[in-house]
Amino acid sequence: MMKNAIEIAHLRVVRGSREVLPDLSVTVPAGQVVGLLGPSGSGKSTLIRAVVGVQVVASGDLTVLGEPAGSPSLRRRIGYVTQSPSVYDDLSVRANVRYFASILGADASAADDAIEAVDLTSHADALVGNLSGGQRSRVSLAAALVGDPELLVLDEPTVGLDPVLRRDLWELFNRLAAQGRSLLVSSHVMDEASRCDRLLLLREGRILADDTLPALLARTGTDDAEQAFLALIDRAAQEAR
Ligand SMILES: Nc1ncnc2c1ncn2[C@@H]1O[C@H](COP(=O)(O)OP(=O)(O)OP(=O)(O)O)[C@@H](O)[C@H]1O
Repeated sequence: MMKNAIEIAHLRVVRGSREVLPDLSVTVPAGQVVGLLGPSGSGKSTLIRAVVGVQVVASGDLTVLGEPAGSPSLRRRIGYVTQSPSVYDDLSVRANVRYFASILGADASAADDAIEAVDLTSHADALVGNLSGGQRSRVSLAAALVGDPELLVLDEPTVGLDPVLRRDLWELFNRLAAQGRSLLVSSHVMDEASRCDRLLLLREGRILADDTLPALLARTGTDDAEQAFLALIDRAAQEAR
């Protein structure tokens, strides 16, 4: 297995007139769940878009699964779930996931397995348009899982989900990593940090920390990720003075 799923050096992204990522360098190890945490507008989606190759970048090097980000050969190796569900409202859950399976050359049983993995088997025949927001985002996740990707890139997959479903999804992410897959999962909910093998704390387009949660807590003398994040911001402000 390769050591790093993602390697980024001096990534610069400008959106409109805003320099969203001024100069970002980071490595995401393979086979782990890496949490990309940061407040709204910190650049999480922009970084994720750059990794999956749908963001115009001004400069920098991005290597994903050993290939330049955006390479056509990466399409089948990466499962990407955006913040807004990208499935068809007028099709059932099963028809949606089977459709994505057929595009990826996977069979119907892979679709059923993916639906089971996101705990939607009991809704497999329901039209996606009739599902709740959380259920719809799980259909998108099933569609991303169906091709058995090596890397899953998930933009805020647990937004709007109740605590039980959030826990179940994080257990699924941890299981997928245990099977050797790599996951980059963004969230603005700091308590999801405890579910991640590693954390990237992003603020205003810059990496504030790249560490495990225990190391981060030890380094900042805090009890949870939110406090650690605030301590790091205070420390950076003091250093800037
Ligand atoms: N199309 C765009 N044109 C100009 N600026 C943009 C565009 N899209 C995003 N931005 C800006 O880029 C910055 C980072 O946005 P991004 O969506 O990456 O943040 P985020 O951390 O994912 O936030 P959220 O958690 O709210 O989704 C924000 O300041 C945003 O206003």
